[in-house]
Amino acid sequence: MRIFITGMPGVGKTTLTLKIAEKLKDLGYKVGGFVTKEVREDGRRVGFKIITLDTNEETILAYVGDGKIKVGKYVVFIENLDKVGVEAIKRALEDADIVIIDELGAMEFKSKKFSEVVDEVINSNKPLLATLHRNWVNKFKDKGELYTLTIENRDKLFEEILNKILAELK
Ligand SMILES: Nc1ncnc2c1ncn2[C@@H]1O[C@H](COP(=O)(O)OP(=O)(O)OP(=O)(O)O)[C@@H](O)[C@H]1O
Repeated sequence: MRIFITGMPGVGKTTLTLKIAEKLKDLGYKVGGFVTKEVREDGRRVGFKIITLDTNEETILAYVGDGKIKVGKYVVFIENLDKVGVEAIKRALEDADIVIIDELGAMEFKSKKFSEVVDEVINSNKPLLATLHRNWVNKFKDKGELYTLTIENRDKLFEEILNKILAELK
């Protein structure tokens, strides 16, 4: 089972993913991988951080500024992604009931190790819930089931996706 969630920026992909992760943990399932959240300073978005779902480890994925590897106005800290995010996915592949990756997008695919571990997940039988930046929809849509989140359907889709996962994990 592979579930991909796409949708416009800010529609609630991370929120839905976190709610599902929390619910699964409450039910006793082992959840691994990571989510990505905005970093805000003085009300402005200045970057993104990743938070692992098994150990709650946090690291900066990207921050406004200049550097070698950039996406838009953000410098991407590949080493942080590799050390924290990729390792979390590897642990999840080993012993979680489901791998969660939020998100598959431009920043993350700057990392070769991230690309490789995503391939590994896709080529395995491990259940996957991933959020998908709209530019990556075509690359992944045939690898699983794709849901497009909107403000109108997000509460209904939470239930639907959760039930789908529970039916698979049982
Ligand atoms: N179901 C919901 N009910 C109420 N508020 C929500 C809901 N889902 C998301 N939000 C709010 O909308 C905002 C954006 O949510 P979130 O970060 O989950 O979106 P996203 O799609 O992951 O964004 P991005 O494209 O930046 O990754 C947050 O402030 C969040 O609290």
